[in-house]
Amino acid sequence: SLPRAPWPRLPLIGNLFFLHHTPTVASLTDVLRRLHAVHGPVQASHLHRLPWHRALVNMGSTFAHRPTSWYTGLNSHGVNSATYGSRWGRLRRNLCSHLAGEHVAGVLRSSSGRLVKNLESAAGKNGGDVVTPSGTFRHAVFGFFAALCFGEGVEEDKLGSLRGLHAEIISLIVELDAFNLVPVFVQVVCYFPRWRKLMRAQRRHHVLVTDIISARRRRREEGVGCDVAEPRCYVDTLLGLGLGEDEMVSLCWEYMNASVKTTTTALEWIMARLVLHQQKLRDDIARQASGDHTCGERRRRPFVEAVVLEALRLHPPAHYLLAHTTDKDVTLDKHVIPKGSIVNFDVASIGRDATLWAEPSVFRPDRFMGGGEGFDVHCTTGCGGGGGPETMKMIPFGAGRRVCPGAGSFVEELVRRFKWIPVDSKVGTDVDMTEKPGIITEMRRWNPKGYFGCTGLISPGKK
Ligand code: HEM
Repeated sequence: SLPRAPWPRLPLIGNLFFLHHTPTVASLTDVLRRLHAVHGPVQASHLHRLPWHRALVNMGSTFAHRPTSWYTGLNSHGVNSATYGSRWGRLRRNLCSHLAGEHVAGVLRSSSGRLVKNLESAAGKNGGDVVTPSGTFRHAVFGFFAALCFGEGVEEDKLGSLRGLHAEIISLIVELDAFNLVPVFVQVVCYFPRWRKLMRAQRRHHVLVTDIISARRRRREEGVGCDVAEPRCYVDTLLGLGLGEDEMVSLCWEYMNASVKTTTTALEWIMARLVLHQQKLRDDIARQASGDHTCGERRRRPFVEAVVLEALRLHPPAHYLLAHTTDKDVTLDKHVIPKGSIVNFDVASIGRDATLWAEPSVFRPDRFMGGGEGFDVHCTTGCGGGGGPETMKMIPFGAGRRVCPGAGSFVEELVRRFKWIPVDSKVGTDVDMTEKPGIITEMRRWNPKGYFGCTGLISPGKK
């Protein structure tokens, strides 16, 4: 009763290996899409089993487990790798309450202030008003999450080193991603030098982060600011939980790793799409500001929110969730999923499903406005839009027990507050919206040039 699987399946090697010339995690996306076209939406292979997305909610606790891996590196003590149980619950509640704290808006304000200044100075250096914002923009997102994680006031050089180490470790992990698809002896022989490099980079990361945590601990002990009474940054909340050093470093790694690339990628897709809808956006912001935001009985959804949702539907940064597993054999529709199978969900295909969305490949924010098939759809449950309580229409952040704790608020908040409104007709010329597959699916090239206003509405024709 297993779903159909591609042939052949060899012990140790599996079968996905044969479906692509370079077996990397990035190439899995292509492979799985081809399998989807041939075998339908539920597929079994030696490596992956893809059951209906309904499993995430209706059988939430059964599918909330994570598979164990022989090597988890810096993720070993994170929320995402924690076994579904009391430790996971405690860490997740701590993260959620930190992210829901009022201080987040304050940090966002100061980060956006810095971003505006940096953009202005970049424009000044250019001798004109045209800014290529991608570098400044990535720097701002990293700075924002670093301030939330470690508190404001960490020295710039330490943050610079941390950013460099994150980039180095991630690129080594991506280079090593074939680890998942080849037998252990091949991994050891072929990848040993890179493996050693990774170990060294992780050690440097450990030293740097423990140094930042120690400074924060001393601050707390000395009672500087009001941090003892009211924890402000993530590290403060972790210090309050009495965790060990390795656990704290791992949780900080997870925080920065889970937030920066996903948010930056989502924002790049949003900004690239947003430029095409500038006039409507300006009109809508003006209407909202003048208080004319009612549509019948309901409050009208701001157009900027519709742009964000449409970008997340069509361009979810993660095309698959993190791997899930089950704690018992389960029957899902006509299929039996054996206990311990690795289960994943094809996020991108759900958002592009032609049975749920009219012309799914067209970017049309209006579908999230009144009367559209996406009206009322919520991006953390995937439901709404007249699809019935069990129809998930998009799950860019996952759904159910393991739904992303950083979902929703950040992207929407960042877009709302930054009000990045390019007002130059050249914007878009340096943007290539084909996808660059990977663990996070980025745009092939995001390098728009134009005027970017970050504070409030920019009227047409004005910088
Ligand atoms: C646009 C931004 C983001 C996107 C698209 C995104 C997407 C996702 C997805 C798809 C998952 C997997 C859910 C599953 O396996 O079922 C996830 C999990 C997770 N995300 Fe995010 N995420 C974003 C931002 C953030 C931020 C800002 C944070 C925290 C600061 C965060 C922390 C986490 C954590 C800790 C998990 C694991 C949750 C668990 O296992 O219980 N994410 N995210």
